[in-house]
Amino acid sequence: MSDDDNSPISARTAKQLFAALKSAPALVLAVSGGPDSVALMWLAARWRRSLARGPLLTVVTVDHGLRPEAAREAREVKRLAAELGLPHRTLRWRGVKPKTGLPAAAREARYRLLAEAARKAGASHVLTAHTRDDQAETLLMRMLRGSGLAGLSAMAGLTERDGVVLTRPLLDVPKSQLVATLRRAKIGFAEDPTNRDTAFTRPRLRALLPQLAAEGGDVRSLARLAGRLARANAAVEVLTDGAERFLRLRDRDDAPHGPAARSFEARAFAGLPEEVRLRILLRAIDALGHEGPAELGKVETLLSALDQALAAGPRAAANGRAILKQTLAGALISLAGGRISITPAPARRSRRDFKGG
Ligand SMILES: Nc1ncnc2c1ncn2[C@@H]1O[C@H](COP(=O)(O)OP(=O)(O)OP(=O)(O)O)[C@@H](O)[C@H]1O
Repeated sequence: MSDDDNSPISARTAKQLFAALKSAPALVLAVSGGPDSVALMWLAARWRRSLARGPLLTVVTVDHGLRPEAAREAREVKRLAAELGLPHRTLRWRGVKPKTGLPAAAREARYRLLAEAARKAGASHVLTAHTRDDQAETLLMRMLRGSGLAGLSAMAGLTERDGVVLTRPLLDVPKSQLVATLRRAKIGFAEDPTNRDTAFTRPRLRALLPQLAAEGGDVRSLARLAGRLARANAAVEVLTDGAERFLRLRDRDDAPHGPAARSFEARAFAGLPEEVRLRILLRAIDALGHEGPAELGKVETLLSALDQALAAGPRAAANGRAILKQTLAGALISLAGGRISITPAPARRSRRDFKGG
Protein backbone atom coordinates (compact mmCIF):
# COMPACT_ATOMS: atom_id res chain seq x y z
CA MET A 1 0.00 0.00 0.00
CA SER A 2 1.37 3.36 -0.94
CA ASP A 3 -1.17 5.52 0.99
CA ASP A 4 -0.25 6.76 4.44
CA ASP A 5 -1.26 4.27 7.18
CA ASN A 6 -3.75 6.73 8.68
CA SER A 7 -5.26 8.19 5.53
CA PRO A 8 -8.58 7.10 3.99
CA ILE A 9 -8.31 4.73 1.04
CA SER A 10 -8.50 6.62 -2.22
CA ALA A 11 -10.79 5.55 -5.08
CA ARG A 12 -7.66 4.80 -7.13
CA THR A 13 -6.20 2.47 -4.49
CA ALA A 14 -9.57 0.72 -4.10
CA LYS A 15 -9.68 0.18 -7.86
CA GLN A 16 -6.32 -1.61 -7.61
CA LEU A 17 -7.48 -3.68 -4.63
CA PHE A 18 -10.53 -5.00 -6.49
CA ALA A 19 -9.07 -5.03 -10.03
CA ALA A 20 -8.79 -8.83 -10.24
CA LEU A 21 -12.52 -9.20 -9.48
CA LYS A 22 -13.82 -6.89 -12.19
CA SER A 23 -15.01 -9.61 -14.54
CA ALA A 24 -16.50 -11.96 -11.91
CA PRO A 25 -20.26 -12.39 -12.48
CA ALA A 26 -21.16 -11.88 -8.81
CA LEU A 27 -19.42 -11.43 -5.47
CA VAL A 28 -20.48 -12.03 -1.87
CA LEU A 29 -19.24 -9.51 0.69
CA ALA A 30 -18.91 -11.00 4.20
CA VAL A 31 -19.86 -8.15 6.52
CA SER A 32 -20.09 -8.61 10.29
CA GLY A 33 -20.81 -4.98 11.07
CA GLY A 34 -17.32 -4.33 12.47
CA PRO A 35 -15.23 -1.48 11.07
CA ASP A 36 -13.15 -3.57 8.66
CA SER A 37 -16.01 -5.30 6.90
CA VAL A 38 -18.21 -2.18 6.87
CA ALA A 39 -15.29 -0.42 5.16
CA LEU A 40 -15.01 -3.34 2.71
CA MET A 41 -18.71 -2.93 1.84
CA TRP A 42 -18.41 0.82 1.43
CA LEU A 43 -15.24 0.56 -0.72
CA ALA A 44 -16.68 -2.24 -2.88
CA ALA A 45 -19.92 -0.31 -3.42
CA ARG A 46 -18.02 2.81 -4.48
CA TRP A 47 -15.78 0.75 -6.79
CA ARG A 48 -18.82 -0.99 -8.33
CA ARG A 49 -20.53 2.33 -9.00
CA SER A 50 -17.44 3.50 -10.89
CA LEU A 51 -17.79 0.62 -13.39
CA ALA A 52 -20.12 0.65 -16.37
CA ARG A 53 -20.47 -3.13 -16.06
CA GLY A 54 -19.25 -5.18 -13.15
CA PRO A 55 -20.10 -7.96 -10.72
CA LEU A 56 -23.36 -8.12 -8.81
CA LEU A 57 -22.60 -7.55 -5.12
CA THR A 58 -24.51 -9.31 -2.32
CA VAL A 59 -23.82 -8.54 1.32
CA VAL A 60 -24.07 -11.44 3.78
CA THR A 61 -24.03 -11.28 7.58
CA VAL A 62 -23.82 -14.44 9.68
CA ASP A 63 -25.64 -14.33 13.02
CA HIS A 64 -23.91 -17.01 15.11
CA GLY A 65 -26.62 -16.77 17.76
CA LEU A 66 -23.95 -16.22 20.42
CA ARG A 67 -24.51 -12.57 21.36
CA PRO A 68 -27.87 -10.87 21.89
CA GLU A 69 -26.69 -7.74 20.01
CA ALA A 70 -25.86 -9.76 16.88
CA ALA A 71 -29.37 -9.51 15.40
CA ARG A 72 -29.39 -5.73 15.82
CA GLU A 73 -25.93 -5.48 14.23
CA ALA A 74 -27.12 -7.55 11.26
CA ARG A 75 -30.10 -5.17 10.84
CA GLU A 76 -27.70 -2.23 10.92
CA VAL A 77 -25.59 -3.83 8.14
CA LYS A 78 -28.80 -4.39 6.15
CA ARG A 79 -29.74 -0.73 6.54
CA LEU A 80 -26.34 0.47 5.40
CA ALA A 81 -26.28 -2.01 2.51
CA ALA A 82 -29.68 -0.67 1.38
CA GLU A 83 -28.32 2.90 1.52
CA LEU A 84 -25.49 1.76 -0.73
CA GLY A 85 -27.97 0.02 -3.04
CA LEU A 86 -26.79 -3.50 -2.18
CA PRO A 87 -28.93 -6.57 -1.43
CA HIS A 88 -28.33 -8.11 2.01
CA ARG A 89 -28.98 -11.50 3.63
CA THR A 90 -28.64 -12.57 7.24
CA LEU A 91 -27.79 -16.25 7.76
CA ARG A 92 -28.14 -17.98 11.10
CA TRP A 93 -25.86 -20.61 12.59
CA ARG A 94 -28.30 -23.16 13.96
CA GLY A 95 -27.67 -26.30 15.92
CA VAL A 96 -25.74 -27.23 19.04
CA LYS A 97 -22.81 -24.99 19.95
CA PRO A 98 -19.74 -26.79 21.31
CA LYS A 99 -18.57 -26.07 24.89
CA THR A 100 -14.90 -25.88 23.88
CA GLY A 101 -13.27 -24.52 20.73
CA LEU A 102 -16.20 -22.16 20.14
CA PRO A 103 -14.34 -19.55 18.02
CA ALA A 104 -13.03 -22.26 15.66
CA ALA A 105 -16.46 -23.92 15.37
CA ALA A 106 -18.10 -20.54 14.71
CA ARG A 107 -15.52 -19.79 11.99
CA GLU A 108 -16.15 -23.18 10.34
CA ALA A 109 -19.90 -22.61 10.37
CA ARG A 110 -19.47 -19.06 9.05
CA TYR A 111 -17.38 -20.11 6.07
CA ARG A 112 -19.79 -22.92 5.27
CA LEU A 113 -22.76 -20.53 5.35
CA LEU A 114 -20.90 -17.93 3.29
CA ALA A 115 -19.97 -20.54 0.65
CA GLU A 116 -23.63 -21.66 0.48
CA ALA A 117 -24.74 -18.04 0.07
CA ALA A 118 -22.20 -17.58 -2.73
CA ARG A 119 -23.47 -20.63 -4.59
CA LYS A 120 -27.05 -19.37 -4.27
CA ALA A 121 -26.06 -15.90 -5.52
CA GLY A 122 -24.08 -17.38 -8.44
CA ALA A 123 -20.96 -15.77 -6.96
CA SER A 124 -17.51 -17.14 -7.69
CA HIS A 125 -15.89 -15.30 -4.77
CA VAL A 126 -16.54 -14.48 -1.11
CA LEU A 127 -14.71 -11.35 0.02
CA THR A 128 -13.69 -10.96 3.65
CA ALA A 129 -12.16 -7.86 5.24
CA HIS A 130 -9.06 -9.41 6.85
CA THR A 131 -6.46 -6.69 7.26
CA ARG A 132 -2.73 -6.46 7.66
CA ASP A 133 -3.30 -6.34 11.43
CA ASP A 134 -5.21 -9.64 11.28
CA GLN A 135 -2.35 -11.13 9.28
CA ALA A 136 0.20 -10.05 11.92
CA GLU A 137 -1.97 -11.52 14.71
CA THR A 138 -2.34 -14.79 12.83
CA LEU A 139 1.41 -15.04 12.39
CA LEU A 140 1.95 -14.42 16.12
CA MET A 141 -0.62 -17.06 17.08
CA ARG A 142 1.01 -19.62 14.82
CA MET A 143 4.50 -18.72 16.09
CA LEU A 144 3.39 -19.40 19.64
CA ARG A 145 1.98 -22.75 18.56
CA GLY A 146 5.29 -23.66 16.91
CA SER A 147 3.66 -24.10 13.49
CA GLY A 148 5.57 -25.21 10.42
CA LEU A 149 6.31 -23.13 7.34
CA ALA A 150 2.79 -23.57 5.91
CA GLY A 151 1.14 -22.32 9.13
CA LEU A 152 3.57 -19.42 9.48
CA SER A 153 2.61 -18.28 5.99
CA ALA A 154 -0.58 -17.10 7.78
CA MET A 155 -3.54 -16.20 5.54
CA ALA A 156 -3.44 -16.34 1.77
CA GLY A 157 -4.98 -13.63 -0.40
CA LEU A 158 -6.92 -16.34 -2.23
CA THR A 159 -8.05 -19.78 -1.03
CA GLU A 160 -10.51 -22.27 -2.45
CA ARG A 161 -13.14 -23.59 -0.12
CA ASP A 162 -16.25 -25.64 -0.86
CA GLY A 163 -16.06 -24.68 -4.54
CA VAL A 164 -15.88 -20.94 -3.84
CA VAL A 165 -12.81 -18.69 -3.86
CA LEU A 166 -12.24 -16.89 -0.57
CA THR A 167 -10.66 -13.54 -1.32
CA ARG A 168 -9.03 -11.13 1.10
CA PRO A 169 -8.51 -7.93 -0.89
CA LEU A 170 -7.58 -5.88 2.22
CA LEU A 171 -4.91 -8.26 3.52
CA ASP A 172 -2.18 -5.68 3.00
CA VAL A 173 -4.25 -2.71 4.21
CA PRO A 174 -3.75 -1.51 7.81
CA LYS A 175 -6.91 -1.38 9.92
CA SER A 176 -6.16 2.27 10.72
CA GLN A 177 -6.77 3.15 7.06
CA LEU A 178 -10.15 1.42 7.07
CA VAL A 179 -11.20 3.30 10.19
CA ALA A 180 -10.01 6.56 8.59
CA THR A 181 -12.04 5.70 5.46
CA LEU A 182 -15.22 5.25 7.53
CA ARG A 183 -14.62 8.44 9.53
CA ARG A 184 -14.17 10.42 6.31
CA ALA A 185 -17.42 8.90 4.93
CA LYS A 186 -19.17 9.55 8.29
CA ILE A 187 -20.23 5.92 8.63
CA GLY A 188 -20.72 4.31 12.01
CA PHE A 189 -19.78 0.75 12.86
CA ALA A 190 -20.18 -1.76 15.67
CA GLU A 191 -17.28 -2.92 17.83
CA ASP A 192 -17.62 -6.61 18.70
CA PRO A 193 -16.79 -6.81 22.45
CA THR A 194 -15.29 -10.31 21.95
CA ASN A 195 -12.52 -8.55 20.00
CA ARG A 196 -11.31 -7.26 23.37
CA ASP A 197 -12.33 -10.26 25.47
CA THR A 198 -9.12 -11.47 27.07
CA ALA A 199 -10.65 -14.92 27.58
CA PHE A 200 -9.57 -15.52 23.97
CA THR A 201 -5.99 -15.80 22.71
CA ARG A 202 -6.30 -13.45 19.76
CA PRO A 203 -7.41 -10.37 21.74
CA ARG A 204 -4.59 -11.05 24.26
CA LEU A 205 -2.05 -11.13 21.43
CA ARG A 206 -3.63 -8.04 19.85
CA ALA A 207 -2.97 -6.20 23.08
CA LEU A 208 0.74 -7.08 22.73
CA LEU A 209 1.07 -5.50 19.27
CA PRO A 210 1.89 -1.95 20.47
CA GLN A 211 4.69 -3.32 22.67
CA LEU A 212 6.12 -5.32 19.77
CA ALA A 213 5.89 -2.24 17.55
CA ALA A 214 7.87 -0.29 20.16
CA GLU A 215 10.58 -2.96 19.76
CA GLY A 216 10.56 -2.47 15.99
CA GLY A 217 8.29 -5.39 15.17
CA ASP A 218 5.31 -3.50 13.85
CA VAL A 219 2.33 -4.94 12.00
CA ARG A 220 3.91 -4.12 8.65
CA SER A 221 7.07 -6.11 9.35
CA LEU A 222 5.15 -9.05 10.83
CA ALA A 223 2.87 -9.20 7.77
CA ARG A 224 5.91 -8.91 5.52
CA LEU A 225 7.47 -11.87 7.33
CA ALA A 226 4.30 -13.92 6.73
CA GLY A 227 4.50 -13.00 3.03
CA ARG A 228 8.13 -14.09 2.82
CA LEU A 229 7.39 -17.37 4.54
CA ALA A 230 4.45 -17.93 2.18
CA ARG A 231 6.83 -17.48 -0.74
CA ALA A 232 9.26 -20.03 0.72
CA ASN A 233 6.38 -22.39 1.46
CA ALA A 234 5.17 -22.20 -2.15
CA ALA A 235 8.70 -23.09 -3.31
CA VAL A 236 8.86 -26.14 -1.03
CA GLU A 237 5.45 -27.24 -2.34
CA VAL A 238 6.83 -27.14 -5.90
CA LEU A 239 9.91 -29.11 -4.77
CA THR A 240 7.59 -31.66 -3.16
CA ASP A 241 5.62 -31.99 -6.42
CA GLY A 242 8.94 -32.69 -8.18
CA ALA A 243 9.99 -35.21 -5.52
CA GLU A 244 6.68 -37.05 -5.87
CA ARG A 245 7.21 -37.28 -9.64
CA PHE A 246 10.74 -38.58 -9.00
CA LEU A 247 9.43 -41.29 -6.65
CA ARG A 248 6.83 -42.34 -9.23
CA LEU A 249 9.49 -42.56 -11.96
CA ARG A 250 11.71 -44.69 -9.73
CA ASP A 251 8.80 -46.93 -8.98
CA ARG A 252 9.07 -50.32 -10.54
CA ASP A 253 6.50 -51.78 -8.23
CA ASP A 254 3.42 -52.83 -10.16
CA ALA A 255 1.53 -54.23 -7.20
CA PRO A 256 -2.07 -53.01 -7.30
CA HIS A 257 -2.98 -50.32 -4.79
CA GLY A 258 -6.22 -48.63 -3.87
CA PRO A 259 -6.96 -45.32 -5.58
CA ALA A 260 -5.58 -43.16 -2.78
CA ALA A 261 -2.97 -45.55 -1.37
CA ARG A 262 0.66 -44.64 -1.97
CA SER A 263 3.74 -46.78 -2.05
CA PHE A 264 7.30 -45.87 -2.94
CA GLU A 265 10.87 -47.08 -2.81
CA ALA A 266 12.22 -46.42 0.68
CA ARG A 267 15.80 -45.72 -0.44
CA ALA A 268 14.76 -43.08 -2.97
CA PHE A 269 12.54 -41.48 -0.28
CA ALA A 270 15.39 -41.48 2.26
CA GLY A 271 17.57 -39.41 -0.07
CA LEU A 272 15.12 -36.49 -0.15
CA PRO A 273 15.36 -33.42 2.16
CA GLU A 274 13.59 -33.84 5.51
CA GLU A 275 10.99 -31.12 4.88
CA VAL A 276 10.08 -32.71 1.53
CA ARG A 277 9.84 -36.19 3.11
CA LEU A 278 7.51 -34.78 5.74
CA ARG A 279 5.26 -33.22 3.14
CA ILE A 280 5.14 -36.42 1.08
CA LEU A 281 3.93 -38.29 4.16
CA LEU A 282 1.45 -35.54 5.08
CA ARG A 283 0.03 -35.46 1.55
CA ALA A 284 -0.28 -39.26 1.33
CA ILE A 285 -2.03 -39.45 4.72
CA ASP A 286 -4.36 -36.54 3.86
CA ALA A 287 -5.16 -38.05 0.46
CA LEU A 288 -6.76 -40.99 2.24
CA GLY A 289 -9.08 -38.37 3.71
CA HIS A 290 -10.07 -40.37 6.75
CA GLU A 291 -9.50 -38.08 9.71
CA GLY A 292 -8.65 -34.67 8.28
CA PRO A 293 -5.12 -33.26 8.17
CA ALA A 294 -2.57 -35.16 10.28
CA GLU A 295 -0.84 -33.19 13.04
CA LEU A 296 2.61 -31.99 11.97
CA GLY A 297 4.23 -33.10 15.26
CA LYS A 298 2.88 -36.63 14.83
CA VAL A 299 4.12 -36.86 11.25
CA GLU A 300 7.53 -35.65 12.46
CA THR A 301 7.59 -38.50 15.01
CA LEU A 302 6.54 -40.97 12.31
CA LEU A 303 9.28 -39.75 9.99
CA SER A 304 11.96 -40.17 12.63
CA ALA A 305 10.70 -43.72 13.30
CA LEU A 306 10.90 -44.42 9.56
CA ASP A 307 14.41 -42.92 9.40
CA GLN A 308 15.56 -45.09 12.30
CA ALA A 309 14.05 -48.19 10.72
CA LEU A 310 15.75 -47.39 7.43
CA ALA A 311 19.05 -46.73 9.18
CA ALA A 312 18.77 -50.19 10.79
CA GLY A 313 19.70 -51.28 7.29
CA PRO A 314 18.61 -53.56 4.52
CA ARG A 315 19.19 -56.63 6.72
CA ALA A 316 16.07 -55.91 8.70
CA ALA A 317 14.05 -55.15 5.58
CA ALA A 318 15.25 -58.02 3.42
CA ASN A 319 13.02 -60.81 4.71
CA GLY A 320 9.92 -59.04 3.39
CA ARG A 321 8.35 -58.69 6.85
CA ALA A 322 7.23 -55.22 7.84
CA ILE A 323 9.88 -53.60 10.02
CA LEU A 324 7.60 -50.69 10.84
CA LYS A 325 3.84 -50.46 11.06
CA GLN A 326 2.08 -47.42 12.46
CA THR A 327 -1.35 -45.91 12.18
CA LEU A 328 -1.85 -42.18 12.04
CA ALA A 329 -4.97 -40.14 11.19
CA GLY A 330 -6.72 -43.13 9.66
CA ALA A 331 -3.69 -44.24 7.64
CA LEU A 332 -1.50 -47.32 8.02
CA ILE A 333 2.14 -46.56 7.29
CA SER A 334 4.37 -49.55 6.81
CA LEU A 335 7.93 -50.24 5.76
CA ALA A 336 8.42 -53.66 4.25
CA GLY A 337 10.58 -55.15 1.51
CA GLY A 338 12.37 -51.84 0.95
CA ARG A 339 9.09 -50.00 0.30
CA ILE A 340 7.06 -47.50 2.27
CA SER A 341 3.29 -47.91 1.89
CA ILE A 342 0.53 -45.63 3.10
CA THR A 343 -2.86 -47.33 2.97
CA PRO A 344 -6.18 -46.91 4.79
CA ALA A 345 -5.89 -48.21 8.36
CA PRO A 346 -8.11 -51.21 9.07
CA ALA A 347 -11.30 -50.08 10.82
CA ARG A 348 -10.95 -50.09 14.59
CA ARG A 349 -13.11 -52.73 16.22
CA SER A 350 -15.48 -51.42 18.81
CA ARG A 351 -16.05 -53.09 22.19
CA ARG A 352 -19.31 -54.52 20.89
CA ASP A 353 -17.49 -56.15 17.93
CA PHE A 354 -15.20 -57.94 20.38
CA LYS A 355 -18.11 -59.09 22.55
CA GLY A 356 -19.95 -60.40 19.55
CA GLY A 357 -16.94 -62.49 18.56
N1 LIG B 1 -20.65 -12.65 11.49
C1 LIG B 1 -20.05 -12.43 10.33
N2 LIG B 1 -20.79 -12.28 9.21
C2 LIG B 1 -20.21 -12.06 8.01
N3 LIG B 1 -18.88 -11.96 7.84
C3 LIG B 1 -18.09 -12.09 8.92
C4 LIG B 1 -18.64 -12.34 10.22
N4 LIG B 1 -17.62 -12.40 11.09
C5 LIG B 1 -16.50 -12.23 10.37
N5 LIG B 1 -16.77 -12.03 9.07
C6 LIG B 1 -15.82 -11.80 7.96
O1 LIG B 1 -14.54 -12.30 8.32
C7 LIG B 1 -13.63 -11.22 8.48
C8 LIG B 1 -12.69 -11.46 9.62
O2 LIG B 1 -13.41 -11.74 10.79
P1 LIG B 1 -13.02 -11.09 12.16
O3 LIG B 1 -13.72 -11.83 13.20
O4 LIG B 1 -11.55 -10.94 12.23
O5 LIG B 1 -13.63 -9.64 11.96
P2 LIG B 1 -14.63 -8.82 12.91
O6 LIG B 1 -14.09 -8.82 14.30
O7 LIG B 1 -16.01 -9.36 12.75
O8 LIG B 1 -14.62 -7.33 12.45
P3 LIG B 1 -14.52 -6.62 11.08
O9 LIG B 1 -15.85 -6.64 10.41
O10 LIG B 1 -14.09 -5.26 11.50
O11 LIG B 1 -13.46 -7.36 10.30
C9 LIG B 1 -14.49 -9.99 8.65
O12 LIG B 1 -13.80 -8.85 8.27
C10 LIG B 1 -15.65 -10.31 7.76
O13 LIG B 1 -15.35 -10.07 6.39
